Amino acid sequence: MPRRVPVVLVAGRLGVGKSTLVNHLLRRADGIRVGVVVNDFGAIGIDAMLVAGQASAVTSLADGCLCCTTDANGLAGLLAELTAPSARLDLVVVEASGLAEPRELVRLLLDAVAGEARHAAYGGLVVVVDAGAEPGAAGEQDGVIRLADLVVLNQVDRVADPAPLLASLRAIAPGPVLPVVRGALDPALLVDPPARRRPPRSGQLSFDVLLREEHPADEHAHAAWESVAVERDAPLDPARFATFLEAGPAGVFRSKGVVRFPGAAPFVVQTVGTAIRVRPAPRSVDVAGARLVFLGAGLDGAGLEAAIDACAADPARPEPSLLPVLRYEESERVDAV
Ligand SMILES: Nc1nc2c(ncn2[C@@H]2O[C@H](COP(=O)(O)OP(=O)(O)OP(=O)(O)O)[C@@H](O)[C@H]2O)c(=O)[nH]1
Repeated sequence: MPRRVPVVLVAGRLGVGKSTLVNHLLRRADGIRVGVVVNDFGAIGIDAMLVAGQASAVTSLADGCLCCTTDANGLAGLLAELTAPSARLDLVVVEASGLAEPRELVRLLLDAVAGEARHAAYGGLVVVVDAGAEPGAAGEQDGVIRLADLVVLNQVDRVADPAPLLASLRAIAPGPVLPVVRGALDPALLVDPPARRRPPRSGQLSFDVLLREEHPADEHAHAAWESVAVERDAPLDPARFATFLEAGPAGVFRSKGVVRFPGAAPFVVQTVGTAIRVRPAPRSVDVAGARLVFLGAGLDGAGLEAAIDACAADPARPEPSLLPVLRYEESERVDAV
């Protein structure tokens, strides 16, 4: 059954370190096959050349700023190709030009996912901010930061104390804010490592392993992120659980798990930022209540447990309506392919 491939948009002002972050993801892919769409601005595809050779598939949109494209067909077609099961990619990263308008790009991506790119899933907006930029420069981006599913505060090595900037970003960002050096974001925060392709233990080294060994410093450079697992034995109420997901728990960037609602078979639930996806669980998966994992930064484990407890189904209502959750059900046509 083909899965949908998450498409993550990486945006941020010129020179904040977007290409550095994309290159880091490619070097650290560790069995995850990453496709990259680079939105070059200008005649020379500098970004494409920088990442070329490291990507599983690099595609350059040579015609300039993506937000100036009059129709979304260019992007939708590209994403359809990159996320087709035959491309065997696990993650697609779209690196926006520093000049592209992220709001417009998110709209283009969502249109593409709803239309031609039927094997793609919207994977969220990652906004990169430069800690070393002039004071106030980050403030100009407040609007974009409010849209971000994940804010990466890059170049923290360039400031003596990143704490004040971190605090001000956390005050406005709806999702987690991760301080990093040289774009060291762990790809596992964006996509699950596939079980099928482990780097070989012996014999010929894979390209991923070679790249990692060339960059041993990266081993310790990952931004700190956490996960919290919550398991419950009793079913959840669909309306309460949908409200919990829609509110976006503090610090959570991704969540995934299996949930049972009264009178129904279990559902697989996934969220990335504000995007919620639900589908019936495979027959092999069974839970009496909920098994959920939350990924992000600054997570409040006790708060998440309490919030899930507050979603418990009311035993007096054996068959509550599933509509609040089914609104987020993925289209069946992908599973039917
Ligand atoms: N000191 C320091 N320099 C960094 C860091 N991350 C990136 N850089 C440098 O900052 C410069 C810009 O990085 P890029 O990754 O090209 O930035 P970008 O956002 O892709 O730039 P545009 O594509 O022009 O928008 C490069 O010289 C990087 O080597 C960091 O964490 N610390």
